[in-house]
Amino acid sequence: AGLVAGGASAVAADRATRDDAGTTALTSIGASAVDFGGQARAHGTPQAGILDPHQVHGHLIAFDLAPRADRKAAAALLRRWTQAARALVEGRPADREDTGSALDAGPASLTVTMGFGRTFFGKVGLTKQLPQALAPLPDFSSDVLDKARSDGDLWLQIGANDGLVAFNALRVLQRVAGDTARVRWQMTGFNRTPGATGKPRTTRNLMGQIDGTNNPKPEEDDFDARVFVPKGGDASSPAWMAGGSYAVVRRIRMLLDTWDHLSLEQQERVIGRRKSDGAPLSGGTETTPVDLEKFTKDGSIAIRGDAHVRVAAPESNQGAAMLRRPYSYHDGFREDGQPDAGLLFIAWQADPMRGFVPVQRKLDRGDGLSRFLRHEASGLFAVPAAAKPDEYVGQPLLEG
Ligand SMILES: C=CC1=C(C)c2cc3[nH]c(cc4nc(cc5[nH]c(cc1n2)c(C)c5CCC(=O)O)C(CCC(=O)O)=C4C)c(C)c3C=C
Ligand SMILES: [Fe+2]
Repeated sequence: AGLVAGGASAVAADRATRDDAGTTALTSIGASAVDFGGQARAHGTPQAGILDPHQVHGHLIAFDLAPRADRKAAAALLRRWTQAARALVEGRPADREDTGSALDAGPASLTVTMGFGRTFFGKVGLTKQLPQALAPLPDFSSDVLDKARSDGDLWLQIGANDGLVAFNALRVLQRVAGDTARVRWQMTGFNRTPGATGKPRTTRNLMGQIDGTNNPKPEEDDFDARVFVPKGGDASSPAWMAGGSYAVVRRIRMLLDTWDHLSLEQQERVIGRRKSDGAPLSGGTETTPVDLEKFTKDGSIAIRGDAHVRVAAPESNQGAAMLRRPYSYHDGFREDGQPDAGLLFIAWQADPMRGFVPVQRKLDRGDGLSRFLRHEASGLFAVPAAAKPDEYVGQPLLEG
């Protein structure tokens, strides 16, 4: 009986939100739009998709330029991508060939973020503009990288709070690449749906941990210097990258069969935080600063020497920090029965040598979590500032 009553009231509630024409107002999830022109910061205006809240659905896609594609063809492609993205993020079809999987939907917080890989510059005769910060990432001892799913000349990050909107953007942008660029690899990820938890909280990853707590915060004094290239560029970045950022992308598989065998206490010691609420093992709540010097009553160190938060912390890495904005992924099960699942780790920083690289070097040597991870693919992309209203993304590079 309860079910019948619940069903009837749900139908009544649904009717109540419809107007006379039978249309239903979009929820705030569908109606929310993110400005393609980005939001101005101290160092410039970064592209959307870096500072915005995680979306539920994410696609990462890398392209290689076709053999005969030159600088002019690359510029035309960036112009087409920018034009299409501008329509899509406003909830409009990109062009007459838009298949239409996003018809009826609002913008759903769609973002499209565009970047350049190291190999792009030589192919279009722009080696003088190659940032030093795009130097290849070093090899790490725990890497088992699949080259075919790593790197790429061009990279797009697509995020949206609706799966059909996200797919439509992916398809449109792949289609309009035309003969200029071919897909090198593509990965799909997800995050928690807004409203799925009783109160908003930091998302969890597929190991069950609250992940993202100790990210640099936009209101902190050193945030812009850590994440964005300063006005005019710097020693590792030319001026065309001013206001931009570097994305390190790592496909990191989690060895969940092994992980799930650990007790809750063992899992918490590996990270250094409680699983239930993300509070540090040194005490307090999720947002309490981690106390790396704290000892417990029995005289043991509260956060172990190889705990992930200790090894990754800026205090352990001469201040090195990055903004992490990942997606979880699951691509079915492998032949050995293990889930092909983990984290599409995306880290944003002003210079990978002051962000990802020193931290990953340290994690590679001494992180208790690394026993449960496999880094399977890797990429590094220069992501310039947002396009001005009458320009396309990357115009200062391609026409500078
Ligand atoms: C090289 C950088 C990092 C990689 C690779 C990485 C992988 C990775 N991390 C988790 C889970 C958590 N990480 C947490 C914190 C954290 N991680 C990094 C860096 C890398 N992580 C940093 C810099 C920090 C912050 C450290 C600090 O200052 O306290 C946490 C704790 C919660 C939080 O602060 O986000 C978790 C949980 C996984 C599962 C993973 C690979 C799959
Ligand atoms: Fe981490």
